[in-house]
Amino acid sequence: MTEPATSPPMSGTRPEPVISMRSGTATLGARPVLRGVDLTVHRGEVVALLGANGSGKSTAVRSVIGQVPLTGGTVELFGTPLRRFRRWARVGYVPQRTTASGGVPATVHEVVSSGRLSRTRLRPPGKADRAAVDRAIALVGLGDRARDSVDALSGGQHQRVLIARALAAEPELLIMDEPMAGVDLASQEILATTLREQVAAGTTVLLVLHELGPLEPLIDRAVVLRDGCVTHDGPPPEAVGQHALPGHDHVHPHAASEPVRTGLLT
Ligand SMILES: Nc1ncnc2c1ncn2[C@@H]1O[C@H](COP(=O)(O)OP(=O)(O)OP(=O)(O)O)[C@@H](O)[C@H]1O
Repeated sequence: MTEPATSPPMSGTRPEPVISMRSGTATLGARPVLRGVDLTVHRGEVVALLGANGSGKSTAVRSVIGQVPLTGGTVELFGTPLRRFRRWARVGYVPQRTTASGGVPATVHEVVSSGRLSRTRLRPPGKADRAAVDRAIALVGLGDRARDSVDALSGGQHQRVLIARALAAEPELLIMDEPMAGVDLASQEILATTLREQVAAGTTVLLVLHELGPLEPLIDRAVVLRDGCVTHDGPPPEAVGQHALPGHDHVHPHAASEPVRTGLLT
C-alpha cells in the first residue's frame, strides 16, 4: 500500500485538504470543459460547487474521483495523488440522478448493501456491516421500505436510496451531484437533515448545486464555475430573498421573454 494508514497531522491552523485539484483541465469530445480549475476542500468543510448548466460542475467532480481523466493539472485525495489512491471506502459518491436498479429488480436493502462492498470486499458481511446498512437506510427515512423494490419508489425516495448507498460505507468524504434535483419537498427535508447529521459527525462534503436552497445553512464555502473556470471561491453568496442565489433566473415584470440572471452567475 502506498498510502499512510492514517491521515497526516494537521499542518498549521488549517486542516489538511481532503480534495485538492490544481489547474485541472479536461476535454469531453473535442470540447474543453475544465480550463484550469483549482478546487480545494478541507477536512470538515462543506463546499458547494455552483454554476449555470454546462459550466463544468459534474465534470469537475467526476475528475476528482477519476471518472473523467484530466488532460492537465493534478488531483489529490487525502493527500495522495489520484493515480495512487486506493482507499475508496473513504469516499462516498452520489452521481447526478440516475436509476439505482438499472432494470434489474433490486430491493432498497440490496442497493444500499452494495454501497458497503468497498469495505467488505470479498469477505462476507459481518455484524458491523449489517448495522451500517440498516443505519444508512434509517437515516434517509426508508426503514419501512427496506424490502421493497426500488422500482416501486418515487424519484425522491430513489435519490434517498442512492444517498444511503453512499453512506453505507461510512465515508469521510461525501460528494453529491445535484442531490436535490427533481426531489419532492418531503424528501428534500429528509436529505437536508441527513446531511446535517453527517456534517455534525465530521464528514467532509462537496455538493454540486444549482442553487443553495434548503442546504444553504450548511454551506461553508461556495466555488462558482463559468465555462470551465472558477469565477468565485469564498463565502456563499448572500441570499436576498431568492434573487441573489446563483442560478436564479429572475424574470423582471417589464422583460419581454429573456430571463435576467442575477447573483454570481451574471
Ligand atoms: N460525453 C460528453 N461529450 C461531449 N461533451 C460533453 C459530454 N458530457 C458533457 N459534455 C459537455 O460538457 C459541458 C460541461 O458539462 P457538465 O455536465 O460538467 O456541466 P454541469 O455544470 O454539471 O451542467 P448541468 O448543471 O447541466 O449538469 C457541457 O457543455 C456538456 O454539454
